[in-house]
Amino acid sequence: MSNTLSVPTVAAFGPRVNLAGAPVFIFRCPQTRQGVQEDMENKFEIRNLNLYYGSNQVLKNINLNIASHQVTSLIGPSGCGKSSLLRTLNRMNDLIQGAKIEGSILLDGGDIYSNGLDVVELRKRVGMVFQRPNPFPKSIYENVAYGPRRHGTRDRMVINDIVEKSLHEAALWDEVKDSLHKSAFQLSGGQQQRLCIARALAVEPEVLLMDEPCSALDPISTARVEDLIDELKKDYTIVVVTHNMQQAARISQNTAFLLDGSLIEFSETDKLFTNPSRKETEDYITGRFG
Ligand SMILES: Nc1ncnc2c1ncn2[C@@H]1O[C@H](COP(=O)(O)OP(=O)(O)OP(=O)(O)O)[C@@H](O)[C@H]1O
Repeated sequence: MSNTLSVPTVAAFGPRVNLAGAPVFIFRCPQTRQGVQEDMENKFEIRNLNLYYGSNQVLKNINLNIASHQVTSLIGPSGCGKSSLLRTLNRMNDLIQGAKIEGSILLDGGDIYSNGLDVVELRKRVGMVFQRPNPFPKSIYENVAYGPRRHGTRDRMVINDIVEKSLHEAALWDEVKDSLHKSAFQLSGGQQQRLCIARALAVEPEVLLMDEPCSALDPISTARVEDLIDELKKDYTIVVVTHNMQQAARISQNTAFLLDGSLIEFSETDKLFTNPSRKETEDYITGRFG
């Protein structure tokens, strides 16, 4: 245990790090290992989760709660299993040959790995935004309309409303409202990423998984997406993989630190960055490795 890391390290993150407003959570059991938080409404409850790709175990006995309507960051060095953990939350790992899972993941109390679960319905509830903006080779309008149509919405007026609402939510409407039928590829990288967020929101998910959503963006676009994430947490539960610790500190209320497939520490972001419980966390956030 070490609690020597405090204000100087946070100050080193630069002026945009503002931890003053971070909420203080109640820990009914402060000594709980891996920081399983009590007294909060959990969207996901991950229990004894192991993940294997063939014979390679990439997640090791993960226990973690993801709080509703908050942003949870997953951090850790390259290859520690952040993206794999994120993908278990909407069963994207099912698409990887040889992937095998043990343990359980409850979404609002129901096990998403139970037999007979409708994976298409799960992915509607738990949407995903990827590292690089990946709009379809279609118009801006058609990109957003695609999901609702796929899920059976046919009424043109209803789709128009969904497109407008989703683009508003993704803070893109004002920039594209006069060019909805232009190709999505005519947008900047940052606009394309917000379009991908609008596309994910169009099917009215409850959770947004974001795998390094800003890593391909310039600083201004990054700031816009970060502001958007903060806005979206009112209506959605958000889980973000990021390599950028300053970003985790700026946007998330809770942070999980993974190392070599194990969850080393999970707590409110403020605590993890100012007073980590584990030596490995301190070493990582102070740049001693990773
Ligand atoms: N499709 C796959 N098939 C086999 N092994 C994989 C696959 N994807 C990832 N892995 C392995 O799983 C481990 C965890 O990878 P993962 O991408 O989850 O880590 P990460 O922390 O997100 O890394 P990074 O920060 O570099 O993206 C690594 O050893 C990786 O090589």
